[in-house]
Amino acid sequence: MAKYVAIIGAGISGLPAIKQCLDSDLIPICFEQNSFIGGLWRYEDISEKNKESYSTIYKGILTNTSKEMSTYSDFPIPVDWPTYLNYTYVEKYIDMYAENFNLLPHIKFNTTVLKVSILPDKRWKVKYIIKSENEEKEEVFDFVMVCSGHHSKPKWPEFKGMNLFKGEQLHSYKYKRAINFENKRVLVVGSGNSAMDIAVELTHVASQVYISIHSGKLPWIAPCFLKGKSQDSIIKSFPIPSHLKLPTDPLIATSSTINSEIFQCLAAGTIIVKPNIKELKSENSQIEFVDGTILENIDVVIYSTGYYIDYPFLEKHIYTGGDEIEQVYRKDFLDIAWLYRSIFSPKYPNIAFIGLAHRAGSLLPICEMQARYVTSLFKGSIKPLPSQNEMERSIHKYYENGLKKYCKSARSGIRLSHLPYMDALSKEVGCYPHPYEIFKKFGFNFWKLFMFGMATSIYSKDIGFYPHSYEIYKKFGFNFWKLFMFGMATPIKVALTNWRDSREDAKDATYTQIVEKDESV
Ligand SMILES: Cc1cc2nc3c(=O)[nH]c(=O)nc-3n(C[C@H](O)[C@H](O)[C@H](O)COP(=O)(O)OP(=O)(O)OC[C@H]3O[C@@H](n4cnc5c(N)ncnc54)[C@H](O)[C@@H]3O)c2cc1C
Repeated sequence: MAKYVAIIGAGISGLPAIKQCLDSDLIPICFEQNSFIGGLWRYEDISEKNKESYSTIYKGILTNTSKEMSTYSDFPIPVDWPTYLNYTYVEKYIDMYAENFNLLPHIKFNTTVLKVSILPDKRWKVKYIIKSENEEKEEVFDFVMVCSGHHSKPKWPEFKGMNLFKGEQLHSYKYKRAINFENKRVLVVGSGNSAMDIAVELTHVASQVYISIHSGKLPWIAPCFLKGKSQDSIIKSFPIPSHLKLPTDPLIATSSTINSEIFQCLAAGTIIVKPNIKELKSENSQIEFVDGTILENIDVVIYSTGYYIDYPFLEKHIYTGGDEIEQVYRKDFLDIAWLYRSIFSPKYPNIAFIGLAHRAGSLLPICEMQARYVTSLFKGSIKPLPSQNEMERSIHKYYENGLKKYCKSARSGIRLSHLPYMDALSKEVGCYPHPYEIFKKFGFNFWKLFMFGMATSIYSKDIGFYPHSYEIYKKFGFNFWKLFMFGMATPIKVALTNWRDSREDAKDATYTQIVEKDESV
């Protein structure tokens, strides 16, 4: 009997969800509140039109993950596009993907999901409203895939005097263009990618830019390219070995921020780093910091302080595990998602969350692999999920490991190590590519590319040349290990990782080869 899947959202997680449902003979119905696909990547200049918008990106945004590492496995991003894409390219890629797989007919646009509730027979009732009709409707589904993103409810910090401050205060989701801040003295609060991007952009027009960082020190910052290779093909490929306990915040334990230009700005003093804010004052638009220093005449404060995980259409316990669990972990983790493999609520295995990840690596291939895993499970074509108890044990373990591995500022309860995670899911799905099979099917040249090229989703797997910290220790001893783990990403490391520039290589990895490859193993 046909099985129906409700998909909520048509962004970069909802679109592969539709595609994978179709591939698995499930019937997807996607609800999208906007009149377009692409979610937050569809840029809208709300500052110009003075209206609300779903889009949280800014005009100058570039992806912080390279195109090679950001592609869906079955539809490579065109080789002649730049390595890091601005939103126009991302929009175009999303449109091309949807058109290529004919996904649009499966989307109900301008339709907002209001409530998703479980029925006694374990199916889901989806209550929704179509904007033009103003009348609530309901439909029942066998499965739900929640693809509504987690960047729509801004997190504001709480500082003394925020209500008294005379300057402008905004959250970064409202930031659209630097030009609106010409000749202003601006303080950006935060140390993630958006904070750094915005601060750098502002230096071109603002009279002075400051950046306030909670810990008082800069996070690890990686330039876009290292030795001619995109940084995410090198740095982001480091899974954190589970035996490793890290006392502070070395590169691999935190999310590094990607920005090439910030070094220049710091060197030139066009961006000045300040510690956490102590108080905002009305007098002279002053801001006092925890180290006792004071800035005067600050015109604008931009809070680039993240977002809450929020699914207003769902009961919260479904994705947080309920109050008891929250109490255990809330003190240590900034976000809580009580989900097996960051996807399944142990109590409700027929609802899946796609894209709920603070990832080291691009979210696009992660969403695609999650969708493949979920639809294979829904279809019943792979080994079923473990018992509720086992799933809960696994989530506890994930949090306990997280406590050991990540420094406080990076303790996100939805953090994933990109490649190990992709490996685990691809093994479940049955698309984990074995080198010998690759060699047999495609010959030596493709095998070499597969083995020594980038670990893009096109290959699905980094298969054994990854430099494991323990192996490095065994082979080269403590001093080199220390340098390897905590030193710069020097050419030595790069050589060890054996990565090659994918630009030329990627041309060989044609669409057909990729599809065939997945089916062959
Ligand atoms: C500034 C910024 C930069 C980023 N840069 C990168 C990057 O370079 N690389 C990367 O991999 N990731 C990046 N990310 C992470 C980002 O979350 C993902 O790239 C991606 O946009 C998430 O896709 P999504 O489909 O899960 O969510 P979204 O893009 O948020 O899409 C969700 C969709 O669901 C719809 N929706 C929501 N609620 C409802 C409802 N109740 N009913 C119907 N429809 C609903 C929305 O309208 C939207 O279309 C960035 C995030 C931000 C904020």
